[in-house]
Amino acid sequence: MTPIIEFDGVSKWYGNVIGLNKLTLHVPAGVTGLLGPNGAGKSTLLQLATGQLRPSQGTVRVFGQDVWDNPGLNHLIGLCPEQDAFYEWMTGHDFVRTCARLSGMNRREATKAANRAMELVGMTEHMYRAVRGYSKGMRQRTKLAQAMVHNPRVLFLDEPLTGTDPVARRDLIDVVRGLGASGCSVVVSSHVLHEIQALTPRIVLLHRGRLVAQGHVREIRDLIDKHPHRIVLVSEQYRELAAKLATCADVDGIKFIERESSLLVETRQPDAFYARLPELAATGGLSLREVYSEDDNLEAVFKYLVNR
Ligand SMILES: Nc1ncnc2c1ncn2[C@@H]1O[C@H](COP(=O)(O)OP(=O)(O)OP(=O)(O)O)[C@@H](O)[C@H]1O
Repeated sequence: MTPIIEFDGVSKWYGNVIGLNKLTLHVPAGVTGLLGPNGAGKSTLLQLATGQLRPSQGTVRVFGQDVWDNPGLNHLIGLCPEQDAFYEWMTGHDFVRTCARLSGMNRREATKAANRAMELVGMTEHMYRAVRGYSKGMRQRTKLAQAMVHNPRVLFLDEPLTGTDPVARRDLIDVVRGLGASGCSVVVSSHVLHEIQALTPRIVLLHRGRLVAQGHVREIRDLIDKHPHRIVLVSEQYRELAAKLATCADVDGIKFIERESSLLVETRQPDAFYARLPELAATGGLSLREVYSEDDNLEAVFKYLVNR
């Protein structure tokens, strides 16, 4: 796929602090999730991609054009920043319409575009109220409306779901997925893995300013398959089970979790291990109450990759 956003050897220093470290990343069309713990460099990346920060080193391009000092790109790009930057006395509609005017629309176009954007994020009912009375969810919805009011082809959303209630969360997820399906390229940052999982399977993992991994969740799973999988076996006879497992070549390690009557088994061949497990238990007359993999969610994938 042709990349829409290209980072090539990009570093960003804030004095002595490094925000991004020699990042090379090519992002294709569709929705991409940018994951990383606090301080990973997500906001730095988004600000570089929208031309708000100048790289200390390397180049950032969108649609093949250098982003820095290129106001011509502004009408193609939208940003929903992490921090609120409202004029609290304005109504949500005024705020979004003003942003549309700043993108070059005339009054009529801007009013129509603001109506449409506020409707899309479910704010029609509240759009003539002052922002100062908005809840966190309403603020996030309004920020998303301002980011997309000028119909950008690339949208950057910095932690758009933070602090939202479940209804706002579901609505915003639907909006983002809809934008991706309609051909807009969307990069969404979050430090909450299940949020990103709900938005897209394509993820980029950042940690301490570096790219840790990228790809489909499945590919990232393949990557971690090179590292031991951690599987928990719950059984009243966990000691007997451990004795049997100790003789298996594909078991790399066993830990007792005494108070839960369970074992934590490490293996590099999880498929073979799972296939053999029922027979192993049956031949010893052992019953297994529960078997689960610690890897079965993105949280574990992330932990593996940042700790390896
Ligand atoms: N304006 C700044 N001045 C100095 N250091 C900064 C500045 N902005 C970011 N940093 C530092 O750069 C690193 C990356 O920060 P950044 O905000 O990009 O990360 P993040 O992944 O968005 O984190 P968070 O989720 O906490 O916003 C951190 O060490 C941060 O302290």
